[in-house]
Amino acid sequence: MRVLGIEGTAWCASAALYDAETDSVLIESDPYEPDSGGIHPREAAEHMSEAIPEVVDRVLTAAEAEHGPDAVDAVAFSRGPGLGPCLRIVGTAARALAGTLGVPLVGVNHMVAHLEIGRHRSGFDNPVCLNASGANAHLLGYHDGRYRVLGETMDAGVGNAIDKFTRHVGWSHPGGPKVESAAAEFAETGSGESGADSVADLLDLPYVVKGMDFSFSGISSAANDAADDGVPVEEICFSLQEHVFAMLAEVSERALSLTGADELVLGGGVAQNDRLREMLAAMCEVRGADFHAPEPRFLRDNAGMIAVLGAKMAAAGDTVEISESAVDPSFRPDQVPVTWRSGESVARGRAGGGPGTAGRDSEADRRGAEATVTVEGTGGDRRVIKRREEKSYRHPELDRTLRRDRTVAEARLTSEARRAGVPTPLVYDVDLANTTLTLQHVGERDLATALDERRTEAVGRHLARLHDAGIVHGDPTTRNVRVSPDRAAAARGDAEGAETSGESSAAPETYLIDFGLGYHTGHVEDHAMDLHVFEGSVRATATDPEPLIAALESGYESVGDDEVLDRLRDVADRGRYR
Ligand SMILES: C[C@@H](O)[C@H](NC(=O)OP(=O)(O)OC[C@H]1O[C@@H](n2cnc3c(N)ncnc32)[C@H](O)[C@@H]1O)C(=O)O
Ligand SMILES: Nc1ncnc2c1ncn2[C@@H]1O[C@H](COP(=O)(O)OP(=O)(O)OP(=O)(O)O)[C@@H](O)[C@H]1O
Ligand SMILES: [Fe+2]
Repeated sequence: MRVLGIEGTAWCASAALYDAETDSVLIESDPYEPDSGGIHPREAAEHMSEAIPEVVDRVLTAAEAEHGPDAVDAVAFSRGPGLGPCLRIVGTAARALAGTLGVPLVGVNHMVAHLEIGRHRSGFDNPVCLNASGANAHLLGYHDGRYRVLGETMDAGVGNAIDKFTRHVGWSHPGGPKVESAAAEFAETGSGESGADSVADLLDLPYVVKGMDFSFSGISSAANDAADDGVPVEEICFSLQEHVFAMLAEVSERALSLTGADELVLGGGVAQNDRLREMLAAMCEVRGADFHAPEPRFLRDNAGMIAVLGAKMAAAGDTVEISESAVDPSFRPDQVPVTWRSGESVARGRAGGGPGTAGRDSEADRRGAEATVTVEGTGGDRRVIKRREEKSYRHPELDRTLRRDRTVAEARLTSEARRAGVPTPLVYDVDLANTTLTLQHVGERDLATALDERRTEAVGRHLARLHDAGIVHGDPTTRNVRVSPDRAAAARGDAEGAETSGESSAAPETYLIDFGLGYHTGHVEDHAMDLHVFEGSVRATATDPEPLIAALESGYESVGDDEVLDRLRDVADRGRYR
């Protein structure tokens, strides 16, 4: 099969021919380069209306010269997300071409194409995908017929966050490559010390990770302020990259840890950055995961990725009638039914006690995303030694600060939460020099391996109590809740657990752990975000998440503030794919 793909969501007018038999891709692109500032939607659309017919014509001419008049079996186009005026031009061109050639039309989600091209080129079976593009930044994992959003930016896309700074200092669009070369220059020369091992100095910029979600708005503003204060621009570029890419590497590691996946693919325009690729490769190497980033021509916006996914969709019969083929500027990747692949969830055997959970849940040493955990002692005296490991991928200064601050936060908040009536482990010892905590061993397994409604309801109550005390957890996932087998309830054959029926006679059975990302706040938004993070981790792993989430919310409602649940809907509905 041969598919002609058309891309034009924002800046890159592109057409491509993918030949599935030979696995070859011909790409013809014509970028829009704004004279000043960022991308102007009207100018971009004008560019598309001129450039799309030209690139399509070049590809079609080459295809017909080689394969004759029946060279193309289907036409695929980017249906969204992107700028409406640009998308409409692409849609119109694709419909007209499919009609003229008398072949089916395939509507492709641009973000899923950024993911699938990496899966295709790497040959990986079931990777987690980090899309690092201009307008977006998110982690995707396949689960139950969809690509689920495991984590995403809470505000700007990663490229836009970088470009916002370069616009501020008067550099032309796109800023990403210029930041990369300025940062590389500073990395060579910017150390206060000399010597082969010296590392360039780092500015202190905001680093915001909440579970697998993250935010760039603070860091863009702080970088702009630093420039206004006269900090050399190369130095800001270096620190900006070190912070932003460390955040992306950290959330990617969390996603690998949560799902148990051992493959990561990278996509999107920012993925052309060597420093980002280096960090992700280093992170994966330490974890024993495989990492792949396709060649640059498949990373920046391009029609090759649209044609490749288009061919997979067409082969699965996933074509679209012209009357149904309207574009969608806010098309989310998790709206796409994944018709072209089958198989296992990315969270293989990690949820609901499926295969593989028994081994994982044995009480041997284990490595979370941040720390290694060793269990010492036996029976009721078991202790957990939790050491936050050095992360070789990130700048040593940032690494030290994060590990130290999180160890302090975890020790404090674990105890404060306990005093607020939330079951947490006792903290026996804090060794800051080694960023190590000694904690009471609690529960028998992670909630991820024993998800049920009664337990998510308990998590709802615990989070409400925590929030009421002015604390957020910061990373409430199904791996950061420990649970005990509910023997009392099983014996009674009764749905109510020991926790609610007999607090005094039975130990609580649902504990919150891992408060390293927690902090004090009374803001409704922060509280809602905590619930959002937990719901995301349930959705990423559970086969039937809705009843579990309903139970969480009803648990929360029984103790906490209704306003938080209202805000949660806003957080969930906020469309970030524009
Ligand atoms: C919806 C669609 O239109 C949008 N496309 C898009 O953002 O173009 P893409 O080619 O994936 O990414 C462009 C971004 O990638 C950044 N970029 C390019 N080369 C870079 C580099 N070497 N280092 C850092 N950023 C880089 C640019 O600064 C720009 O912000 C998207 O995928 O979100
Ligand atoms: N106090 C404890 N009692 C029993 N088990 C624990 C305790 N603390 C940690 N564990 C086990 O170790 C695992 C990793 O611990 P933790 O979540 O604190 O580390 P982490 O590296 O921060 O993990 P992540 O960032 O992936 O959530 C937990 O999922 C849990 O299985
Ligand atoms: Fe893109």
